[in-house]
Amino acid sequence: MSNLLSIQGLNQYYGESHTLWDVMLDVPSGKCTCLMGRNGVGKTTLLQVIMGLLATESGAIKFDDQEIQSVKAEQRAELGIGYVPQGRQIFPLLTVQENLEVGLLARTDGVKTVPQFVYDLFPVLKDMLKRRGGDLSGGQQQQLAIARALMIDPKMLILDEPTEGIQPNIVRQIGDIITQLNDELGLTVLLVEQKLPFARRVADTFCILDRGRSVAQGEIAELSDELVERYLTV
Ligand SMILES: Nc1ncnc2c1ncn2[C@@H]1O[C@H](COP(=O)(O)OP(=O)(O)OP(=O)(O)O)[C@@H](O)[C@H]1O
Repeated sequence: MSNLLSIQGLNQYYGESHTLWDVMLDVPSGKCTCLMGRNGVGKTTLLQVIMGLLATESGAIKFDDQEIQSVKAEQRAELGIGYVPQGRQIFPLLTVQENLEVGLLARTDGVKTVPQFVYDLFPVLKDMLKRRGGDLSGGQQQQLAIARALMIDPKMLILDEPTEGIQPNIVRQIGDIITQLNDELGLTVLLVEQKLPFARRVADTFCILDRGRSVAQGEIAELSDELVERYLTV
């Protein structure tokens, strides 16, 4: 199976602090991969490295058969990487429609209207186009953040803790949306997720980080109780 994203020997520092150590990560095409690990092990840092938002000391990052370490952050969206950052970071004072239009700005093909499939996936957004982002519930804001990331019609969608701070009944809905994007639209997904049942439900493969190192990787069915106990239980 081919990997849409493949990372080898990645080292990253915050100043003097060595945070990612020889990290490797494979994200198979068309699959959903869950990046796991306890708080502070470097998950968000790794996602930001993939998005070109942090410099690295060494390592290779290949996306869609292209080495992208030298590609600037602004251009990584153009390669086809959509990103939903931790905390969602929608614009609270802009309307839902304006938030979506900000996502469209990253397109290079001149498309200026929100694609219909986005409203099919997120009917709630269609009913709220004139509302301010900040007035939406947490679950609705998460849907808006995902919808905004889809505006560039990405090959891969990266989500940093999409269920954080979201009501339990909406968490399932977010999971269904991710599965739908993955299964029906063929989008490759990389997500950081701390909730184990959620990860088991939506992911096909996993990668565990521990203190900045990739320590285990495989099919989600191979995520054993022993691995959970050793690397994920707090
Ligand atoms: N801007 C920064 N400057 C210096 N150190 C940082 C910075 N951001 C994160 N760190 C440190 O790097 C390490 C990894 O942090 P990171 O946020 O990537 O972990 P994480 O696994 O995503 O954690 P969480 O689950 O809490 O989001 C932590 O020790 C953190 O304190």
